[in-house]
Amino acid sequence: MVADKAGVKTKRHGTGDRLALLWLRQDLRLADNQALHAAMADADRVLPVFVLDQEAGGPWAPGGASLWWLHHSLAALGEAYGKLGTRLILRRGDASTIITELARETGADIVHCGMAHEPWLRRLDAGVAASLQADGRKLATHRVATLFDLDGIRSKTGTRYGVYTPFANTCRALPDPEQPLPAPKKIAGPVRLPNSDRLEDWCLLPTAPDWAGSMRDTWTPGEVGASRRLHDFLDSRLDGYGASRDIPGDPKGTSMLSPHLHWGELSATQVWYAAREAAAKLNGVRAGGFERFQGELLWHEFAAYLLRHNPAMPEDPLRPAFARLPWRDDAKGLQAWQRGRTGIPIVDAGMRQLWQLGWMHNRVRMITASYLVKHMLVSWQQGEAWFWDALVDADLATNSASWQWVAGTGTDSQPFFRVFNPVTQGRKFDADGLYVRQYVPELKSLPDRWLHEPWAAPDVVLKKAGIVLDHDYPRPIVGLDEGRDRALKAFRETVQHRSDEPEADEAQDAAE
Ligand SMILES: Cc1cc2nc3c(=O)[nH]c(=O)nc-3n(C[C@H](O)[C@H](O)[C@H](O)COP(=O)(O)OP(=O)(O)OC[C@H]3O[C@@H](n4cnc5c(N)ncnc54)[C@H](O)[C@@H]3O)c2cc1C
Repeated sequence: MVADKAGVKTKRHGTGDRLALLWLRQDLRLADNQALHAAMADADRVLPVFVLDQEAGGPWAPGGASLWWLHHSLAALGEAYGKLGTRLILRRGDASTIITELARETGADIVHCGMAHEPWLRRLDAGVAASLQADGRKLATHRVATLFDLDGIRSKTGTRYGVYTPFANTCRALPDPEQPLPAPKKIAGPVRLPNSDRLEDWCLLPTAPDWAGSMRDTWTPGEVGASRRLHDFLDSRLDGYGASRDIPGDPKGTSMLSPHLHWGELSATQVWYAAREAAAKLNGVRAGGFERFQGELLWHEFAAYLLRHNPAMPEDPLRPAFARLPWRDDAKGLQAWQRGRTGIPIVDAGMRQLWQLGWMHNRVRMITASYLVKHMLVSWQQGEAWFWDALVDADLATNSASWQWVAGTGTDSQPFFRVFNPVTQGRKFDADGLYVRQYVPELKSLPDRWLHEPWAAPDVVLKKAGIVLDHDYPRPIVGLDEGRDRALKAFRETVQHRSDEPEADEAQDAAE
C-alpha cells in the first residue's frame, strides 16, 4: 500500500492479478470518485463497466435529452480511462445478469459502485448484491453523489426533516465533507479484456430529426467540460450570483452545472470546496454569492434526502390528501405548453429554451411548472414526465421534489394558495425582455410595456410590432384570472382541513 497526497491508501498497480469491477452509473468521473478509489485500494487491476439497462428504470429510464448527454459523457470517460491504462467496458441489457456474469467471467470477487437514491436503482443493487453473494462475491457501495451521509441526518428529536431550512441548518453545522480525492494517474486493467459494445451501436443520439444542434453548441459533457464550466463560473460569476441568479436573461446568472452534477462528472464535494476557495479569494467582500450558491447545493442534497426516505415521491403526492385533486385531462393544452405555444410569453420562452438546450433556468422552471399545475390544472406528474424526457439534467430526486414543491403537494411546498402570476414574474425577472425576445422572437418588436402580455396591447402597438394575435402568436390558452380562480377552488375543495396544508418555510418565501 502507498498513500497519495490526500492520504488515500492505494495499492501499487499492475503487480498482481486481483481484479475489481467498477460499476459506473451516475459517477462518470475519475477525480473524487470514492468507488474508483476503493476499487484501486482493493485490487491490482480495475475494470470499469457501464451497463445501459433501459428496462430496470421503467418510466424513469433516461429520457431523450439524457441519452444524448450520456453518449457524449461515456465517450469522454472511455477516452480518459484508456489514457490511464484500463478500458471502459460497455454492455447493454439486464444489469443484474450482466454484472454478475462479468464478475464471474473476469474472476472479480468484488464489485464497487456509487450509492444510488433512485428507488429502481436501489432495488437493482439489492438484486445484484444477492446474486453476487450467491456466487461468493460482494457488492460494495460508496457515497459518490452527496456531500453528507443522508441516512445520518435527523432532527434533535430523531425525526426526518420534511422542510428545507432546518435540514440545511443541520447540514451547515456538520463537520465539513471529506476533502475531494485526486484523480488517479494510472490504472492497471485486466490481463484479458472482456468484450465491449461499441457506443455508436447504442444509437443514443437523435437522427431523424437531429434536434440536438443547440445542445451541441451549449454543452461539453464529460469531466473536462464540467471542470471548465465550474472554474469559469467561480472565476467570474460567483460574486454576482446572489443578485443575478434569478434573472433568466442574464447569460452569466447561474453556473449551469446541473447536468454535470447529475451525471457525476463533478462531485458536489468538489463544487463545495472549489466554491469555498473562490469565495475566500474574494476576501469575503462579496461572499453573499457564495452563501446563496451553497444553499442551492443543499437544495440538491435535500431532494436526494427526500427521495431516499420517500421512494414513491416521483409518482405520488407527499401529502396524500392531494391525490384527490381534480386534475384536468387537456391533451391539447399540454401540447401547447410543451411546444411553447400557450400565449404567455415567459412560459413559452422557458418551454422553448428547454427544447433547444435541454435545460431551463430555475426561475422559469418554477413559472412554467406553476402555470401547468395551477392555471391549466394539469397534473404535476405530466409536467414532470415532460421535463424528464427533455432535460439533460433530469434527476429523479430534484425533478420530483421540485414539481411537488411548485404544485404544493409536498411536505415542503409553497402553500397552494400562492399562484405565480406569469405576467408579474416576467416583468420582475425579465424586465428588459432579453429572455423572452431570445426565445420568442416573433414578439421581439413589442415594447417592454406589453412584452409580457401581448394580448392586452392596443391594436396600434401590435400593428407596429408586426404581430397579428392568433396568427403570429397565440392568445393565452387560459385566462390568467380564470385559471387562478379555478385552481384555488380545486385546491381548497381538496384540502378541507388546515392540517392538510404544507408546512411553510421561510426559504421559499424568499424564493418568490
Ligand atoms: C419544476 C422543476 C424541475 C426541476 N428539475 C430538475 C432536475 O431534473 N434536475 C436538476 O438538477 N434540477 C432541477 N430543478 C432545480 C433547478 O432548476 C436546477 O437545478 C437549476 O436550474 C440548474 O441550473 P444551474 O446548474 O445553473 O444552477 P445554479 O443556480 O448554478 O445552482 C448550482 C447547483 O445547485 C443545485 N440547484 C440549484 N437550484 C436548485 C433547486 N431549486 N433544487 C435543487 N437543486 C438545485 C443544482 O445541482 C445546480 O447545478 C428543477 C426545478 C424546478 C422548479
